[in-house]
Amino acid sequence: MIPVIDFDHCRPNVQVTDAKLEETGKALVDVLSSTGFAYLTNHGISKELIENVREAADGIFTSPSIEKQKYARDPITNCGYIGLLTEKLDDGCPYEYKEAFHVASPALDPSIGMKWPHDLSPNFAALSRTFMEKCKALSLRILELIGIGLDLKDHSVLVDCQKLMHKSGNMSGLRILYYPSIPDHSEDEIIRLGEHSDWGSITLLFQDSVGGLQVNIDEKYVDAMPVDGALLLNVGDSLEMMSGGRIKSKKHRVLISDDEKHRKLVRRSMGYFVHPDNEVVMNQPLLYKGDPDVQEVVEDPITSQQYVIKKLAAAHRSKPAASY
Ligand SMILES: O=C(O)CCC(=O)C(=O)O
Ligand SMILES: [Fe+2]
Repeated sequence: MIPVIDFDHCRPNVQVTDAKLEETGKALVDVLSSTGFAYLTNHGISKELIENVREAADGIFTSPSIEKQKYARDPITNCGYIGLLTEKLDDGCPYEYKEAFHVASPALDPSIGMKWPHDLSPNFAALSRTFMEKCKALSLRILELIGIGLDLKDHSVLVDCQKLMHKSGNMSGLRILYYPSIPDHSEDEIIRLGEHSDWGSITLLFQDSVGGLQVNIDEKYVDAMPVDGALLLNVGDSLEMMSGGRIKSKKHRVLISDDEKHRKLVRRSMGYFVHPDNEVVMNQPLLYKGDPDVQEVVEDPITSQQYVIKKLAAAHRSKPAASY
């Protein structure tokens, strides 16, 4: 149901022919404008690095709660630890049984930085930096290909909207999710992650082998099981808006199965969330200025930063906080 795209000849830093770029760009756009999700194989980020980041993050999550709270998420930078039951992506569900650790772009900007949990996991900072650099390069290549696939006059326009990734002025980042095993006799309504669509332009998702993710395609939820060696790429709200609705941001969620054995498994996933620079106005289909086929410019322009701040405030049931 979710198509697979082979990225072998399009990896960053690889010489690619124009014909291959065109072919893969068109394939990507075809998929992302219907299902909104695609598995990418041969993406060039090694299994070993992915596993090392995951294990380093486990070092944080398996530490005592009081230790983790020393690194509680800073609402201004959006970096740090998010404890069990403190965040909900779907306001309609009573609990989302998960913890998370977020490294947003300001963490990598030397002028701001973040409090890294070196004492809980000594290798986490270096590994996550390396991983984020790889994810950034791959994301920019994907955005370039989407520009080609959409047949934009200027193929690099999407890439240009994300010039400040890993600097203050952009909210892209790595979010590591840790879903603990489900306690016995837990309430029925408990789920791992509520229904939502992602907020940015694209997301690269690296799941472990446990499963549970479901994607809403044509009004029906389908399983998005992990595929060995593949990452899951999906479109977020910003890119849907910027493309005037041509590429789709689809809802998804993570459920808990009824199977006792499965409920006892810890699940981990890592998402690299790409956002346009803070000042980019998203709800004008800026990629298509002047194209009569594209829906009207929306009233009340909203910038990437305003959108993220609003969503974060809702997820944390807090007042909107300024951000870098
Ligand atoms: O845990 C997963 O597989 C999905 C995570 C996700 O959708 C998100 O964090 O936005
Ligand atoms: Fe998501």
